[in-house]
Amino acid sequence: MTSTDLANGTSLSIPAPASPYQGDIARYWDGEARPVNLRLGDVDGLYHHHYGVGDVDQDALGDAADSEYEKRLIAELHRLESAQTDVLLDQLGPVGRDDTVVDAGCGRGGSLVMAHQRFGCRAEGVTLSAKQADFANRRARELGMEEYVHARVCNMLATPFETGQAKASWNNESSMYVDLDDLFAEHSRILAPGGRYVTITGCWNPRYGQPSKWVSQINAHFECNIHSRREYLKAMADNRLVPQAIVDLTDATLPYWELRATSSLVTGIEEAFINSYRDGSFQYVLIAADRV
Ligand SMILES: C[S@@+](CC[C@H](N)C(=O)[O-])C[C@H]1O[C@@H](n2cnc3c(N)ncnc32)[C@H](O)[C@@H]1O
Ligand SMILES: CC(C)=CCC/C(C)=C/COP(=O)(O)OP(=O)(O)O
Ligand SMILES: [Mg+2]
Repeated sequence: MTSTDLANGTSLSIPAPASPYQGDIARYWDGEARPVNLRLGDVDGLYHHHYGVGDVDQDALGDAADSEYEKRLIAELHRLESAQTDVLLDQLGPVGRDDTVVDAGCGRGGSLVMAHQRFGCRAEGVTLSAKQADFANRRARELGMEEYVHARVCNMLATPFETGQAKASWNNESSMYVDLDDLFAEHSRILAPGGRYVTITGCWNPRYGQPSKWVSQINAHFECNIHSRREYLKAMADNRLVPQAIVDLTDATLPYWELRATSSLVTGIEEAFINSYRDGSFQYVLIAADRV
């Protein structure tokens, strides 16, 4: 156990990282404060660490010469990121008020809040970052949702949830930080039989041959390890997760990236996403699977 100081002046005991790599990832997200994430979250208080899907609303963007254009562009990028969460939640199946859902790698908790708003359910998140868990729990308190929405510092490969406790669980752009066999073994354990697992992820395309230079650049940028589409399907099959829907969202996410590349909030990774999606070496996919 180590301790970390929280924004409210208290101190929180957090488990030691399971590996040196997880320690690096915890530090990475503890130190993350990119305007492209905070400025977008400030639009309506939902803070995401994932990308967007859907067509850009050109009418909402309006005239690029207008002094308010950048503000509207930020709102539009944020709308597309929240639309991505809606696409994921659409696949969770019937979730009731008494159910628990689990967000593995919950970031600042935007998806947890949206899940509770949609289903009225309990939404439990895990992240390696104490700063992110603190942020998510503070937002939950501000929204009066603390009874239902909760984030904790915890390795998604070894969670405290009971066997069969979750009606649904997901990874939203967080599965590239872990071994997929270990990950799906844990989801399979915590999901109730008949429960639903969903991931939205970037994966390299086996038809390209090997990870392209753009995929390698994304890995280096985020200190992650992007898996291939084939690895997802194999690891699910090995862990009682039977795919019910596989949706290629690559075309749906490109407008987000093309718009983001024109904004003042660029981070330098836009070209790698755009080029790898265009050359077919990288795909943005949703996979929804039943726990059988
Ligand atoms: C790109 S962010 C995605 C956050 C969130 N799913 C969202 O859509 O906003 C990746 C998240 O995965 C978490 N993560 C990475 N490895 C993890 C692990 N082994 N256990 C728990 N969380 C992990 C990070 O702490 C971070 O919150
Ligand atoms: C699809 C893939 C491969 C995702 C990698 C994981 C990741 C870092 C997602 C976005 O986080 P973020 O919202 O913090 O990133 P950014 O600052 O670029 O918006
Ligand atoms: Mg972002």
